[in-house]
Amino acid sequence: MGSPMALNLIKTGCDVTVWNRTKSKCDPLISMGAKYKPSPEEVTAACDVTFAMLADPESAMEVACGKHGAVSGMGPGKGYVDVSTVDGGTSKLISGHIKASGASFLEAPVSGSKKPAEDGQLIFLTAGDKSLYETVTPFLDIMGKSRFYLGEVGNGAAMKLIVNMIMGSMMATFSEGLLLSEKVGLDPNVLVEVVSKGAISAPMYALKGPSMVKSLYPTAFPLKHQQKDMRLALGLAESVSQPTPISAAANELYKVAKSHGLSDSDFSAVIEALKGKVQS
Ligand SMILES: NC(=O)C1=CN([C@@H]2O[C@H](COP(=O)(O)OP(=O)(O)OC[C@H]3O[C@@H](n4cnc5c(N)ncnc54)[C@H](OP(=O)(O)O)[C@@H]3O)[C@@H](O)[C@H]2O)C=CC1
Ligand SMILES: O=CC(=O)O
Repeated sequence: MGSPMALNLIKTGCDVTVWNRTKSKCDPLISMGAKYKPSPEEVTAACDVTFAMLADPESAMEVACGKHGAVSGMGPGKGYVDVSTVDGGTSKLISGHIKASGASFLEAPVSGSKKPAEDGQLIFLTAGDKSLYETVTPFLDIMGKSRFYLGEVGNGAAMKLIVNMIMGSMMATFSEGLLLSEKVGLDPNVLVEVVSKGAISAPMYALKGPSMVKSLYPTAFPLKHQQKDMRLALGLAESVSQPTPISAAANELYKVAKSHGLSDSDFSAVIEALKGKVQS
C-alpha cells in the first residue's frame, strides 16, 4: 500500500523521501525520483510531514518509537501521519510519543485496496490534530477520493476496524454462499451475477467472486491483515461489551485459513477454510 501511495505523490511532483525495512522495495520509487534515507529517524528529520504505512500495531510502534525510529527525528513544526490499520490504543501511544517531541499527529487509516491505492481512490479515516489534517489535505486528495475527519485520536482507528469487521464477515458469508450454490447444483458464477443485480450487490463480490470460483486468490488485501483487523475489531467490541457473534465466527474462519498457510493470499482465500480439503 505504501508504494503506490508514495508513487502517486511522486507523480504529482511532491518532494518525497522514502524508507522501508526491505530497502529493495524502495528502488522503484527511487528510480521515479524519490530520495532515500536509511532510517525512519532520518526521514522525519529531513521532512516536514511523514506518512507511515506499516503492517500492524507492533511494526507501527517499532518504526515510530523504536531505535532510530520516527520520533527521534520529530520536533516542533513537523507532522506524523500514520496510515497503518492499528487499534486505537496503539495509535494513542504513538500519538503521545510524537506529540511529546513537539510535533503534530494524525491517524489516517485507509479504506480501499491495492487498486484504489494505485488509482488515488483511497478513503482516509482521520483523527487527531486538526491543523495537521488541514496541512496534509492536498496530499490526502492526491492519494484518495474521500476523507473524513473524526475528532480525537482513536476514532479513525475505530472506524477503520468496524468497516473491516463488516467486510470480513461479508466475505465469509459470501464464501459460504458460493460453496452452497455449487453443492446444490447451481453455477456459482450465476450466483455472483444474481447478487450483483440486487440490494446486496457490492463491488467486492463482483471483483473477487469470479476468481474465488476458480480457487484463485491474487493478493490485494492479505488474509493475515484481514484476520488482524477482525481480531482488533473484536477487541474494540469487547472493550464496550458489544456482542459481535457473527464477526467472532468469521474470525475463526480466517484463523483456520491462516493455519493452512494462506496468510499471504488475498483475504478471499477464506473460502478455503470452508472446503473439506484445503489448498496451499
Ligand atoms: N492491502 C490492502 O488492501 C490494504 C491494507 N491496509 C492496511 O495497510 C497496512 C499495510 O498493508 P499492506 O501494504 O497490504 O501490507 P504488506 O504486508 O504488503 O506491507 C507491510 C509493510 O510493513 C512493513 N513491516 C512489517 N513489519 C515490520 C517491522 N517489524 N518493522 C518495519 N517494517 C515492517 C513491511 O516491510 P517489509 O517490506 O520489509 O516487509 C511493509 O513495508 C496494514 O495495516 C493493512 O491492514 C489498509 C487498506 C487496504
Ligand atoms: O483494509 C482493507 C481494505 O480493502 O480497505
